[in-house]
Amino acid sequence: MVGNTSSFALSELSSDPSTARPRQCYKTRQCTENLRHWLPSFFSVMWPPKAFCLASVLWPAAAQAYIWPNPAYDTLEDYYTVSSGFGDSGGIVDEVTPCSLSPASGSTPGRQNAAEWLRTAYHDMATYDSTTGLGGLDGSITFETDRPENIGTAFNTTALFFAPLSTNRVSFSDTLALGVILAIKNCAGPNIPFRPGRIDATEAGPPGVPQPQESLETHIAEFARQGFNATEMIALVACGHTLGGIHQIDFPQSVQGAITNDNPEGVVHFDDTFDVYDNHIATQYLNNSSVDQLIVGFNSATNSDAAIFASDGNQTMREFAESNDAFLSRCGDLLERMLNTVPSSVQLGDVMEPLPVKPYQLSLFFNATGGLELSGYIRIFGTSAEAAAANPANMPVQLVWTDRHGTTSPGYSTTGVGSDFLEATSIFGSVQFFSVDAFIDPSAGISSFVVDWAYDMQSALTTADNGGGGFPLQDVVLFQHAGSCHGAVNQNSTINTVIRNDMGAVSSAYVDYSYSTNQEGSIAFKYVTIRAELVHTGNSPSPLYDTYTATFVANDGFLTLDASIVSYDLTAVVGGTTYQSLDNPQLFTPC
Ligand code: HEM
Repeated sequence: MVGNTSSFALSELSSDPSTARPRQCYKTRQCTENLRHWLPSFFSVMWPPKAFCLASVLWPAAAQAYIWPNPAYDTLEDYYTVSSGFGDSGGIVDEVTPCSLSPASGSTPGRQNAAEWLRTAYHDMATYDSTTGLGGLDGSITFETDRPENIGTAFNTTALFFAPLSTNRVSFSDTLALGVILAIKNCAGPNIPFRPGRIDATEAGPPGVPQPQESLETHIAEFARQGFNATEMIALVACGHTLGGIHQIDFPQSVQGAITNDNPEGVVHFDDTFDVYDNHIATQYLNNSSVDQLIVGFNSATNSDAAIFASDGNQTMREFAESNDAFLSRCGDLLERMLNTVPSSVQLGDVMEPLPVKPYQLSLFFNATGGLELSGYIRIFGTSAEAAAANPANMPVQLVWTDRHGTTSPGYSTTGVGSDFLEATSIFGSVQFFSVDAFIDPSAGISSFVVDWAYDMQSALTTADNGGGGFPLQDVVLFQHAGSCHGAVNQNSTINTVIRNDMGAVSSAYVDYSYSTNQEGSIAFKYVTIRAELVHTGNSPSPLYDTYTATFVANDGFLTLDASIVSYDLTAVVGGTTYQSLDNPQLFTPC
């Protein structure tokens, strides 16, 4: 499923002009300037984006531990960590479970999502030019699907699955790389580290994907351009052609007689375990039982796997056939390089790991009866035997928060032990979600919290403090579901907020509204952000807050009520300090 993926980012900002964004940066292929020197101030500047450049996203790097919140990182980390059940906001693993699953929930016989994603990632990367540093895994494939080198529906199907997982902050190419990593792991393949930070192209790149009818010399030259030597070429082709197969409907020059009623696209798999990421592509090649139509096909002119695999006297294939572990290890390394082949000006973040304790969909708002409510979930993830054995009904999980005056609440438990947990799974370990539904005294407010938790009632509580400073929450500018609604194309949308009135004058308040729209020449979306002023409209449920409302029309492209592709960032300058509430929940309420 594609659902509401946003976690809440509630951040206090300074208004120091020295941290102002260097220059407007639009999301173009050229827009790859290195902004990392500026990035640490992401949450402490105001900037006037009409379209965001994804280079502006702050990716945790080794020197800077992850600090919640980080909207782009949080969304990808959700996709990465939660594989099914509650909080499975990406639905990626479901789409490749079992590994043989075909598109449209298994209703397209002979096709295989996992194989199509891997092939798509390779074709996206394959136009990389290592001499210029241009191209690589940058989503340009979404502009290139009508090329002869990109035959078949796999690319469109893949793009249509991943495009809705991208956001104004998360690139299509990051979701594709992440999807390939999860798919390969789920098909019994190697663990491939995921590093976020890819930036999407806004136009097609040059052609250059290898094709079966080309000569060995051409293939060697193409892989060299991509940054892989002749031996690595042999290995990488085997690492790709262990999943899936070739379809007669798309490659009749290589496959004959395979189309039947049960096999309408005429797939012939590359090996006998097309749905297991293993070394059978090598063992079958060497023991002459291969059915790979690029090895034993009737048309010797397109038997490219045969030419490639034999090009080092079968040495690489022998190594693969001798040891599945060696195959997995080598493929893990090569596929990691393939997925991390990005334009030279793109700098990827550090390897992502599931976060042990993480807030999910946390929001602070005035409810229908006027109470200031903190609502959402705390996610606990672990890889230990203790984590696997834990019964969430017996796990104490408590929030202890600090109010706006620095006073700590006395061991205030907000998660209901024994009832308020939600089932979820992860292919990396064990994961549980616990509901938060707490009331905050508006006059005391809230500035941060820590989570005290344990795997059972008997154990001492562990404190998760988000790198030392606690999980920050600002209570100054708050999104209000009540009174907010989502307009259709050319109709008004309304965003309702409350802003504290005891902290000085509100000199500026606005909403940045991001939505997806068609992108000329591509089957993926682009994101547009428009800004609307938040206007003071009166009192709120609390004497400490006033209501501010923005009403606007978004008429560029298509708007949709699909919750996954719009988001709202709120900004208010109050008493000279800038406060933001980022990535607010998408609105299901139509106007
Ligand atoms: C000289 C290099 C290569 C050539 C000529 C080549 C050619 C092909 C062809 C003709 C197909 C059949 C597509 C279809 O019928 O749907 C195919 C499938 C596939 N290729 Fe390659 N390929 C090459 C390298 C690679 C590499 C390096 C990878 C990934 C690392 C890869 C991954 C795949 C996968 C996973 C499939 C199966 C797709 C499916 O079942 O839908 N290929 N390849």
